[in-house]
Amino acid sequence: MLSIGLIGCGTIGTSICKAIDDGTIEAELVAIYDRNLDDVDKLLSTLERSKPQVMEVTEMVRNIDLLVECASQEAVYEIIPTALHAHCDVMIMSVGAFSDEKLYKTIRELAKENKCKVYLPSGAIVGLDGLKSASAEKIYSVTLTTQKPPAGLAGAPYIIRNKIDLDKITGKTVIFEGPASEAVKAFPANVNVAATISLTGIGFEKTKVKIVANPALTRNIHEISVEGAFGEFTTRVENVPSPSNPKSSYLASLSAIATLRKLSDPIQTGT
Ligand SMILES: NC(=O)C1=CN([C@@H]2O[C@H](COP(=O)(O)OP(=O)(O)OC[C@H]3O[C@@H](n4cnc5c(N)ncnc54)[C@H](O)[C@@H]3O)[C@@H](O)[C@H]2O)C=CC1
Ligand SMILES: O=C([O-])CC(=O)C(=O)O
Repeated sequence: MLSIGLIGCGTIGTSICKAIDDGTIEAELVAIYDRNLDDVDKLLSTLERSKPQVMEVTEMVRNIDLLVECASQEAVYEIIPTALHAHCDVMIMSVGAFSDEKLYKTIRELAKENKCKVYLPSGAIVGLDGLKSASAEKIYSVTLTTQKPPAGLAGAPYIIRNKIDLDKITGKTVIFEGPASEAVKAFPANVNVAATISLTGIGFEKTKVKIVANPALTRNIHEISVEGAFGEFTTRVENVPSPSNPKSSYLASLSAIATLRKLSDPIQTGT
């Protein structure tokens, strides 16, 4: 059975661990870690059958087949190279880290050299399958429009830097427009999906991102429009925010769970 280690015991991490614990994912949860020990304890208290050990990444990678990152973009720098050197496959949620081309190239090379896989789930968006198919031919444009309730954008470096008072926003307001390369740095906990789209489609500079704060919303909405030699499509998802972290949509947790379930399934649907 697949042995899993997990870094980041927050919203997504807890959903994944519970899914392993109740048998939804066929795997053994061997180890977990978080820089915040309260989050580790909280997660452990939700598990009924699994008894993962708490260990740091250097020890963890000696005991597992696959490392799951659901922590932060900086954690990708800290842990993924170590896991690949130790021949572990990895699944990454904080995909925005890959706007750093040097990091992306390093991880790609390390994965090749060590014969490892790097899994990047679709996360909170729908339509990655269509974009992947379309990218076998010419793609002309890709645009992501993300709308969140203002509270879902709180704490983003762009909001802090520009002193945007989210409490004062009373109507639908465009907060940011620019390339995905800038969006994932300006909103590292809000539009990792822009990175996944960029890597699948036409890259970080050509992928356009618009971020809208909308106080009328209770859900996180992501719309993707793609034009290419295949024709064009638009997808739209209205995501329920996770109760423990309104920045992250519940679909992101489900997507991580689905990716791990797929690993033990002989039938693989979708492109
Ligand atoms: N790819 C996608 O579609 C999506 C990606 N995300 C990203 O996934 C990641 C996890 O999201 P959530 O579970 O909602 O966040 P969360 O804030 O609920 O939990 C993150 C946990 O990771 C821990 N952590 C952060 N940096 C760490 C480090 N360097 N070392 C050890 N522990 C660390 C924190 O203490 C916290 O317990 C975030 O980076 C988030 O932006 C979130 C939603 C969608
Ligand atoms: O969960 C979402 O709606 C998207 C998100 O936070 C991200 O891509 O980082």
